[in-house]
Amino acid sequence: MNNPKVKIKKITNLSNDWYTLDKVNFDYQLKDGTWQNQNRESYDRGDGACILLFNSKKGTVILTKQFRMPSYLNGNDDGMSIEVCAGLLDEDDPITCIKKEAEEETGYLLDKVKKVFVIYSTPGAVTEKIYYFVGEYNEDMKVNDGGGLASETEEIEVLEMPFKNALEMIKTGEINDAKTVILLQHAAIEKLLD
Ligand SMILES: Nc1nc2c(ncn2[C@@H]2O[C@H](COP(=O)(O)OP(=O)(O)O[C@H]3O[C@H](CO)[C@@H](O)[C@H](O)[C@@H]3O)[C@@H](O)[C@H]2O)c(=O)[nH]1
Ligand SMILES: [Mg+2]
Repeated sequence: MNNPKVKIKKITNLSNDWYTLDKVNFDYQLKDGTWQNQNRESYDRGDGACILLFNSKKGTVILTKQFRMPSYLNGNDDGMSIEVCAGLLDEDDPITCIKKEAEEETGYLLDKVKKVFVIYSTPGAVTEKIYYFVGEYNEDMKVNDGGGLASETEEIEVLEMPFKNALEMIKTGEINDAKTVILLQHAAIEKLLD
C-alpha cells in the first residue's frame, strides 16, 4: 500500500465467521486536491489458484461441476457451476496449491504447470487475487477419480469434453464462471488446442 492520496483511518470487522468482511474508512484525495472521507466494505477470503487441464493430442479439456451457493442466490436455477479446477491457497504457494487441487478435484497428478496471469476477479468488493495456470494432462497422470474432499463437503463431478464444446458452452451460457471463460479464451487465443 503506497498511495499518498489514500489515508486509511479505521478498519472495522463486520463479520469473521468463515472468512472476514471489513468496513474500511479512509480519506481519499480527489483530482482537485480536496480530501473526501469514504467507506468501502471488503471481503477477504485469501487468494486462489485455478488451472485449465488440456490434452492437445485429443483436443479435450477437464472441467468440474459443483454446487455454488452464491450463484444459486442470484439467478443460477439449480446452483450448479461448470468451472476449471480451482482452490484457495490456504498456506500453500500457488503452484503447490494448484497441483494439490488438481489431484483432489480431477484425479490427475500433474507434472508441469504453466502460470499465465494473476487476476483480481472483483476488485471493488473482494481482496482475492487468482493465480491462473494451464497444464497438459494425459491418462498416465490419472491417480484417482477426483471429486474433491468429502471432509471439506466437496462433491465435484469431473467432466472431460472436446475443447470446441467448451467454447460453445460459453456462447450458450452453460459456462458462465469468469475464471473458466478467461482460461478457455486464453487457450483459444494462444492456440493451445485445436
Ligand atoms: N463451513 C464453510 N466452509 C466453507 C465456506 N466457504 C468455503 N468453505 C470450504 O472451503 C472449501 C474451499 O474449496 P476450494 O476448492 O479450496 O476453493 P473453491 O471454493 O473451489 O474456490 C475457488 O473458486 C472460487 C470461485 O470461483 C474462487 O473464488 C477461489 O479463489 C478459488 O479459485 C469448500 O469446499 C468448503 O469446504 C463457508 O462459508 N463455510
Ligand atoms: Mg475448488
